[in-house]
Parts: sequence; C-alpha cells; structure tokens
Amino acid sequence: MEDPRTEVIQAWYMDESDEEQRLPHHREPKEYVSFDRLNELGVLSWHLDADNYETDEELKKIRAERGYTYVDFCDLCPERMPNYEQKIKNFFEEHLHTDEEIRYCVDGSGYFDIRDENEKWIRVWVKKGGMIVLPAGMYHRFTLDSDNYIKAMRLFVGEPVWTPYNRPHDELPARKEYLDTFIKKEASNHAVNAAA
Ligand SMILES: CSCCC(=O)/C(O)=C/O
Ligand SMILES: [Fe+2]
Repeated sequence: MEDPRTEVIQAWYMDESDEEQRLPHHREPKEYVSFDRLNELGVLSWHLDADNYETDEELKKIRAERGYTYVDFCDLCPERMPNYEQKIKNFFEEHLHTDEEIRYCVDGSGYFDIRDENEKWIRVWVKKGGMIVLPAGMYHRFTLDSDNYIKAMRLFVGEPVWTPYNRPHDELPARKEYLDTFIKKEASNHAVNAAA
C-alpha cells in the first residue's frame, strides 16, 4: 500500500537552473526523495484532514505529544498579507531558525527547499493536508508554486520566534546541534566537502 503522505507531500532533487522559482525544477530524469531520506535529514511529515483541522484528533495528538501550544495562520495572498512582495522575497533567501519550523498546509500548496548532507537542494512540495517539521538549524527556503497560493498553519512550542538567520550562520548552537544530530559533519568540513 502506498504511503498516504505521497498524496500531499512529494520531494525531489532540484535541477541547477535559475529559471522562475515557482516552477518544479525537476532533474531530468526525475529523482524523487523518500520519506525515510527526509526523516534521516530530520524532516517529519504527516497527512492530515485539512477540511477538519479544528476538530482533528490526530492533529490534537501531535500537538500534545510535541508541545505545540501556539497556532496561527500564514495566508500568503497579496490582498491579505501585509508586505506580500517583501515576504515572498525573504522566504526564498536561504536561512535557518533556532527552533523547528512547523507548517501545516490547510489550503493551496508551496515548496519548502532543504539541503541534503552534500548541500544539494531537495524540493519538498506540500499540498493541502500536508504537515512538515523542519528541524532547528536546518538551512532552507520557501516559495509558492505556480498556483501562487498557500494558507499554512504555523505551530510553535510556547511563545513563537520566527527570526530567520540568513546563510551563513554556522556559528549558532542550533546549527551545530543540527549537524551533530543529523549530518554528523562539522560546519567547516561541511562547507569544504560541498565545494569539492
Ligand atoms: C508557508 S509559511 C511561510 C514560510 C515561512 O514561514 C518560512 O519560515 C519559510 O522558511
Ligand atoms: Fe523558514
């Protein structure tokens, strides 16, 4: 039986082209990335019932287990989002956070791009019903896809801190902890290996 998450979350290695960021940027031939690989890099994912997020017991359970006490919504639409253009630009700058980035797509879709252990970009396409957690200290970026709309629930443990630290911020403890836990390379070696 197919993993139910594939309906709402798919991941693949990106090509190297500088074309429009909202395009899928598949390699030729396509190179998909499994949920197990995402997991090894620290990315968690679920398929949830986005039409009933207010009463969904599975979401309640995840929130209770992981301590996600805070919730709000990011409605990425030019009419409803103040400073829309600037936000779109900022989200696509490679950055990290010192806490998890937890996003649940309740409508629309978008691309979360993450780096693998060799610095290659993996594009994670999250559609309505897909929820992902990017670990603290993982470099990533976000863009809308060509449908140009997402409404995402943002969750957090306690008072939210959304600060993006644009790359490079390898000195941050969160970055070191991420590398120790998931990549098992030091930040300086990592940069050398990536350039080789
Ligand atoms: C779809 S939520 C907006 C993206 C965001 O909050 C973020 O931090 C991207 O990295
Ligand atoms: Fe982010």
